Amino acid sequence: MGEAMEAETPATEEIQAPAETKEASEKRKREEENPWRKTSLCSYFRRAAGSCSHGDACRYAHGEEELRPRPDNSWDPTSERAKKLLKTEAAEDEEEEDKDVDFATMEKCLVGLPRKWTSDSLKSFLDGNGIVCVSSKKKKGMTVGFVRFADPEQIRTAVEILKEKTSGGKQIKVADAIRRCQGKKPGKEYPLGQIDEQLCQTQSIIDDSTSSMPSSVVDDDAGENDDGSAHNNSLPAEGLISKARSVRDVVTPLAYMPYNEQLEHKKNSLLQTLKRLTRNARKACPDSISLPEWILKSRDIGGLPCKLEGIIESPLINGYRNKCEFSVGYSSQGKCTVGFMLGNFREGITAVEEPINCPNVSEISCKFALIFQEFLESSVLPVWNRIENHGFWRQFTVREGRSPSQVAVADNLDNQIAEVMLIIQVCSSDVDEKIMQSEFKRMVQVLVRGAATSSPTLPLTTVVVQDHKGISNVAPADCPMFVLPLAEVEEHSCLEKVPATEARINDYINNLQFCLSPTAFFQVNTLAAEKLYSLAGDWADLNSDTLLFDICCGTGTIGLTLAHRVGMVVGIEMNSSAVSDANRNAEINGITNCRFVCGKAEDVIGSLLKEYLDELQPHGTSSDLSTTNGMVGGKGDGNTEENDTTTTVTDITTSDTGPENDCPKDKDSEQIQLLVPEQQFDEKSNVQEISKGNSNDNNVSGFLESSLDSSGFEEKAQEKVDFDKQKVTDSALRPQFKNIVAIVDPPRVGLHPIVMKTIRTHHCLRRLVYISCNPESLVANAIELCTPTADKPEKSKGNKRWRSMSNAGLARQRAKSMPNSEPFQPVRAVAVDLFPHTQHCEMVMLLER
Ligand SMILES: C[S@@+](CC[C@H](N)C(=O)[O-])C[C@H]1O[C@@H](n2cnc3c(N)ncnc32)[C@H](O)[C@@H]1O
Repeated sequence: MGEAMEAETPATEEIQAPAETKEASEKRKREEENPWRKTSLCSYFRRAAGSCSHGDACRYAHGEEELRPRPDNSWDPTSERAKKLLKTEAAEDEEEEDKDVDFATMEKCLVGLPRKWTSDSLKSFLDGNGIVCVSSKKKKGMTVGFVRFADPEQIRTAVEILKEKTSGGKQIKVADAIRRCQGKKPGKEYPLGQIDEQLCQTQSIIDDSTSSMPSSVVDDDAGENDDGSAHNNSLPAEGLISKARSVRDVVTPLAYMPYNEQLEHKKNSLLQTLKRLTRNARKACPDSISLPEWILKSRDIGGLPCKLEGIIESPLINGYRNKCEFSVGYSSQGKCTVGFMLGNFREGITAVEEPINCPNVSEISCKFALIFQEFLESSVLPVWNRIENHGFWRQFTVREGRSPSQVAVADNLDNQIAEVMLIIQVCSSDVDEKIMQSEFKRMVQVLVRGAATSSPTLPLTTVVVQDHKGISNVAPADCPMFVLPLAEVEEHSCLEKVPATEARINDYINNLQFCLSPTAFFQVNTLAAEKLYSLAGDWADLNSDTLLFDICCGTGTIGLTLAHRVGMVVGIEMNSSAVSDANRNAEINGITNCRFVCGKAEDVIGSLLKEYLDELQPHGTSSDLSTTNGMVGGKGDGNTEENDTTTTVTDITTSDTGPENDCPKDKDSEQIQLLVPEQQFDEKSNVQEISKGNSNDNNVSGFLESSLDSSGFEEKAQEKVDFDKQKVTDSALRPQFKNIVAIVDPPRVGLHPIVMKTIRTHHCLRRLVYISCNPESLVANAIELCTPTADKPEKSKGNKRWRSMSNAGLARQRAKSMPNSEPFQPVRAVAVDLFPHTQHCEMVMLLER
C-alpha cells in the first residue's frame, strides 16, 4: 500500500513551479516578514490592511473568525492617529446614514405608513417615542404620520426603530414637518404646541411629485429648478407661514455674507461632498480587487478623490439672473403678489412675497414683476389656488437677452439687456373665452405701457402665454403656447393667438449668438457660463481630431462654443425645441460640424456611440479632416449634411461596418452596442417619446427603479433607440476621430443609469468632463464611473429598499453590478460660482482612464 502511494507521488524535480513575477515575489517577501499582513483585513473596509487607509491604525485581523490584534502590536489603539481615524470614519458613516434627518427639527412626518394605520398603531410601532397623529389621504392612497418629539434623542431612537423594523416589508421614511395654517385668517399665528390638526395638514398638500417619495430620494432641492432657481410652487391664497423668514433669506440665503466668504463657504461644503466619493468608492470596491490608485492617493490630499482647484468667481455678483420664474399667490398679509415662495413643498406651504432685496434678481425682472402684480390686482380672473387646484394666473417668467459684443461692467448689466421675453402661465380650464381674451388684451396693454413709462424704459420683445391645465407645477413639454401681439388690439376685435413656435430672444456667449425659445434651457448667469464652458473645453483637451459628445446639450451652448476646437460635435438633448434652437444656432453662427440629436440620452447614446465609434480606424489611419470632409467649424465650411435633420433614417445594420475597431471590445460593451433592426424605427412612437420627454427632468424614482432592474437594460435601450429625423450617414464617408471626449451637463438628478453604463463600458471614451449643478449627483455618478468592478458583477436583486438609500448608497449598489470595465479616475475638479448669494454652485470634474 505504502509502496503504491509512493509510486504515485511524482518526483520532486518533475513539479514545474510557475515562474514568480517580480510583483508576486515582493508581495511574498512582505508577507513572510509580517505574516499578520497576509490575513489581516481592516474592520471598516474588509480589505487587506496593507491597502486600507488606516495604515498602522488598522487593528483587526479578519483571517480568522475572531478579531485579534496585530501580532507585532504595531497598532496602537490609543495613538492619536488611530483614535482620530476610527472616530472620523465612524462618525462619517453615521453622518451619511442620518444625512436626511435633521435633529434640530422636532416635528417630523413619516411617509410610507400602511394604509390602515391609526395613531395607535404608529404609537406602538415607535415604542411610545413622540406624540403621534396619523392622517390618511384616501385620494392619494397614502397614510402619513406626524410625530412631535421631545428631544433629538427621541428622534434618534425612532430613527433606529424605523431602520430596524419595516412595516410589512415597507420602509418608513422620516421627513421634516413644517406646519402651515389652513384657516383664512391672514396674520393669525398658530402656536407650535401639541400635535394637532394643522400639523397633519402640513404635508397633506405636498406636491404629487414628492409626496409618494421619501425625502432621501427626493433631490435636496426638489423645490427648485434645474438651474437652482426658486421653483414656482404656487401657493394657495390662505397660505401662512409659521417660520418667519424673509424672501431674501429663502432665495438668497448667503446674501448676508461678503462674496469672498460665500465662496469660502461653498468651497468647504464641496470639499465634504467630494470626500464622499472617495469613501463610497472605497466601500464599493470588491474585496477581490485592490484599491485604485486614486483612492490610495486620496490619503495625501485629505481624503479627496482629486484636487479641488478652487472656485471661480462669477463676473457679476448682483442681478446676474437672465431668467426669473415668479410665483403668483398671496403674501402673508393676504396681498395678491408676484414674487417668490417662502419655502418649498418639502418645507410645507408658505406665502409668496415680493422679490425685494434679492440681490440675484435683476432690476428689470423686479420691475416687470411689479407691473404684472399691479395688473393682477385689477384682474377679474383669480390666481391659482393649489389646494383646490383651480384658478387662472399661475406663473410669471421674465427672460432677458443681452446685446451683442457688450462686456459687462461691474454690476451694471441692466442697461445691456436688449430683449425681454415675458411668459405668463395660466390655466384656461372653465374660463370664459371672451373674458380671457379681454384680460389678455388688458394685460398686454399694462405690460407695454409699464415698460414704456419705466425710467429708464424697459425692453419688451415678446409676450408668450403658456396654457397649463395640469396640477403639477412643471408644465409638460407639449403644453400649448401662443404669442400675444404687442400692438394695441381693438376692444371688440378678436385676439389672434399666434402659436409660439417662432417666439425667441437672443443672447450671446463667447460672441456667438444664441436664439432661445421660451422653454429652452439656458444657463441663468450668462457671463459665468462663458467661463464654465471655456474651462470645460480646456479640460477636455480638444483638437481637430476630437469627436465631442455634448450630452444634455440644451440649445447647444457647450458644443457650439467649442466647435471651432474640435473635428465634430454630437449633441444629445431631449427637449425638442432646445434641439431646434441648437440647429438654428449652428446655422446662425455658420457652424457646420455639429449634429444635434433629439432624444433622451439613455435612449440614444448607445446607438450614437455605435454609429460613430464602432467604425473607428486603427490609430494613425484616420483621414485628414480638413481635406476629406471639410467638417471644421466656422462659416462656409463645406459639409452641411450633418445638420440636416430631415433626411430619412438608414438601417445601420446594413451599413458597412468599416475597418476594424481599434478599441478593445469586451463582451459588456458589446451588450450596449445594440444593433437596431429596421422594423424598430417606428417613427411615430419615437416622436411621441420625445414629446413626452422633458416634462420629467427630475424623475428620480424612474431613474432609481430602472437602475436596479438591470434585466430590462438591454431591451430598454434597444426599444427606445430614437432615430427620428436623424440621418445615419454612410459609414464610408463618416470621418474617423482619434480623440473621443464627452462633456456631460445633466439636470440636477444626474445621469441616467443607462447613460452611466454606456459611458463606462465604451472603451473608446477615455475622457469625460462632468459639469454639474448638483455636486451630490455628480459624486453619486462618479462613484459608479470610478469604482473598479469585479470580474463577475453582482447580480442586481431589484432591491426594493432603494427608497430608503442615500444617493451615495444607491450608487454603491449600482457600482457593484456594473459590467466589468475599466474604471475612470477623478483627475481634477473645480467649482464655478454661477449662483452668487445662493447655496448653489456648478462643479466640473475631469475623469480619465
Ligand atoms: C443643466 S441643462 C444643460 C444644458 C446645456 N448643456 C447648457 O449648458 O445650456 C440640462 C439639459 O439636459 C436636458 N435633459 C434632461 N434630461 C435629459 C435626458 N434624459 N436626456 C437628454 N437630455 C436631457 C434638459 O432638457 C436640459 O436642456
